[in-house]
Amino acid sequence: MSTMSKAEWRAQIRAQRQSVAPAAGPKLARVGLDWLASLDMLAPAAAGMTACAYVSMGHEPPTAPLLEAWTAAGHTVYVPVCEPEYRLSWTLWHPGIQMAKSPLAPVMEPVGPRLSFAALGSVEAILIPALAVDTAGVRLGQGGGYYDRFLATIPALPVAAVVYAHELVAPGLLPHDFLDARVTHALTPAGYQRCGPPLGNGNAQEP
Ligand SMILES: Nc1nc2c(c(=O)[nH]1)N(C=O)[C@@H](CNc1ccc(C(=O)N[C@@H](CCC(=O)O)C(=O)O)cc1)CN2
Ligand SMILES: Nc1ncnc2c1ncn2[C@@H]1O[C@H](COP(=O)(O)OP(=O)(O)OP(=O)(O)O)[C@@H](O)[C@H]1O
Repeated sequence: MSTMSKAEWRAQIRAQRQSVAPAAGPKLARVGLDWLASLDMLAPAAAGMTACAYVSMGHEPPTAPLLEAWTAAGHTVYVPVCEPEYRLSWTLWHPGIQMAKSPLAPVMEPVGPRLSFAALGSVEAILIPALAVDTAGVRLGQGGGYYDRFLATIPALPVAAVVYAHELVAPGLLPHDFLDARVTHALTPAGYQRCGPPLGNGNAQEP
């Protein structure tokens, strides 16, 4: 276990992100396409898949090219909307959709109908933001707990945390507690990899 607190990790990574060159978008898009294809049970896909992702902000690894690549490949993409009490709802994303600033967090959200996760139908993959993730699937987020609450309510699905390559760290380094939901994969501009225990047990908590 780390000697740094979550707050100290967040401060360090946010400071480092100030000087990361923002050219990773196209690489991340390629990795995102490959990851989704690797999950496709019906490959080559006759129809598009349904996936959840998010609109990056500030110095996060840029997801706009990835969102565009997924929709261009025929996939249906939903992104999160911040709701009171750190809950998330979902709304359809497509290129050019009108966006508005969330009243609850420093993120942009599409205007349009808000849907519960259950209303999205069968979602095959979920991409979530992170400041860091370890190879056992422990994720450090921005600190609202939006995604921990959300992941606690859904069935076992492929969930990938998106980070820069140097933010994918060895197991045991990141501080975590029993509420922190595990991710099944890490996605960086350099590639994707499986994290932690086998699928179907992706959010299992430690004894
Ligand atoms: N792009 C994105 N959307 C997201 C999240 C996220 O982390 N990233 N969230 C995840 O829960 C939720 C929004 N919650 C958030 C809570 C706090 C901060 C925050 O404190 N941001 C820093 C800036 C970080 C940066 O520029 O890298 C800040 O404002 O100081 C951001 C989002 C849902 N949507
Ligand atoms: N399933 C849950 N139910 C209730 N509270 C929770 C749950 N998961 C996390 N929390 C609370 O949310 C707060 C933030 O948690 P944490 O620091 O792990 O956020 P994070 O995962 O970094 O943020 P985010 O998911 O928004 O990116 C903490 O007070 C934590 O106890």
